[in-house]
Formats: sequence, C-alpha cells, structure tokens
Amino acid sequence: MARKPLIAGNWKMNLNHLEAIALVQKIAFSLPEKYFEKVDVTVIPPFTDIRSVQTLVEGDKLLLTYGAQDVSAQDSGAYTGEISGSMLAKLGCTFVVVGHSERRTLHGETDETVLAKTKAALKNGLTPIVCIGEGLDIREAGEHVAYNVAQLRGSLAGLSADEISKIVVAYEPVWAIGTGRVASAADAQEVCKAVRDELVALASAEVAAGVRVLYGGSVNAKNVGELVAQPDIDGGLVGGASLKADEFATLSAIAAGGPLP
Ligand SMILES: O=C[C@H](O)COP(=O)(O)O
Repeated sequence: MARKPLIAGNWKMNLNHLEAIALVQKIAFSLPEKYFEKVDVTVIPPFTDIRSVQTLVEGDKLLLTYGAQDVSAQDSGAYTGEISGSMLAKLGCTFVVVGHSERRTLHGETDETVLAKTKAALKNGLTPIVCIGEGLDIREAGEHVAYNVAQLRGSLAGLSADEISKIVVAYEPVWAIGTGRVASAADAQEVCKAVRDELVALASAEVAAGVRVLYGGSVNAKNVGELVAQPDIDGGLVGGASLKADEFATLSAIAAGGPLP
C-alpha cells in the first residue's frame, strides 16, 4: 500500500504567536498546492500558538495542517496545566505528539502514560504521533531493535487493529535529537522495519502496511531525501529545521519528490 509521506514540524517550546504566524505564512508561500498532493505537511506549535495558526490556516484555506505537542490522558476536571483532547479537537488540530522522548525523560512519562494519552487522542478524533526511541547506551549495547519494539508494544497495548490503523509512529533515537547526529538511513530503516513488523503482530499485515512510520532526529533538507527513500520510512518528525521556513519547505518538497520550491 502506498503511504503518503508526512512531514511534521515540532516547534517544541519556541516562538510566540506573531512568530508562529510569520513562519506558517512563509512555509505556505513556499509550498504551492501541487506539493500537498504528494506530501502531508503539519506544524506542531506550542499550545499558546495553536489558535493563531488555526486562524491563519482556516482564514487563508491553507493546505497544511497543525497539531499539538502533548495531550492530557484525562477528559476534563481538576488537572491544573493540562490540555484535553476535546480542547485540541475544537481548535482544529489534526495531530498530537505523544510520548516524545523529552516528555518521557523530563516528565517521567511511561509507556502506560503514553498509551493513556494515545487513547485520549483517538477518542477525540486526533491522530496520535506515538514516539519511541532508544538512548545511546541501548544503541551501543546493540539492543535498540528489541528496546524499540518493547516500547511500541507498551505504548499501544490493548489497542484494537482499527485504533492502530489511525496512529502514526515516530522513531526518534534520543542520541540523534537536537545533536546534529542523524541516524544513518540504514540504521533508521532497520528500526522502522521492526516497527512495521511489530504492527503486523499487534494488528494485521493490512493495517501495518497503511500506518505511517516517521524518523526523527536531526532531520534536515540534506538528509531527508535518503531517509524517505527507505521502504519503511514515511516521513519525518522535524525539530530544529522546522523553525526555519526555507529549510522546512525545502525538506517537505524533497519528501514530495520535488521540485524544490
Ligand atoms: O520532535 C522532533 C525531534 O525531537 C527531532 O528534533 P531535531 O530535529 O531538532 O533533532
């Protein structure tokens, strides 16, 4: 099954609402309609910028989508600081990142937390981008495939095949995030293939063939072409390079198969 590539720009804790508007405008200006037939492009701003991005995307009928960086596992109530799936859905979000390694490491999120957030996203019609990825010690010990498969299993435990068909998986080796040290295309492919094989076991071959598996970790316009050329890599979860309009537009165009904007 042909999978349309997805380029997701995770802005992390950067930009104010004016900068957000300027960035989205520049990306949209650089990527005319024809690109969106071949690649899905989404921006993932901080919560505080989502409304501004929504106004722009809806007002100008832009073809790019947007999402959020996290979601509460809870529906509503006394959860100070949390943002629910229904709140994000009402803001027009398409995607939500769950289990990013920065959430797992800095906020103690476990596979159980990630599973609960994945369910909350699905319940509200959002597409969760479920992140997994090993640290350098695991990679150097040669245990990265088993580690990622176990993290995937834990993060999707008990989901139905239909639910699994509605997720995106992002493989982000922690040692490659924000370091400029990208995984080789072959190393990234090895884990993304193992992810897809595990999706066959968790759901079915048909479902696994349709789920988009992204690579993340120092993706830029120079390396994205080789990464998305791998049979099991369907796009990128992009951090630093998503804050630069020209570079993000260029790498999205490369994922679309060109031409360069
Ligand atoms: O969510 C994005 C990833 O953490 C990758 O970040 P990066 O492209 O800055 O390495």
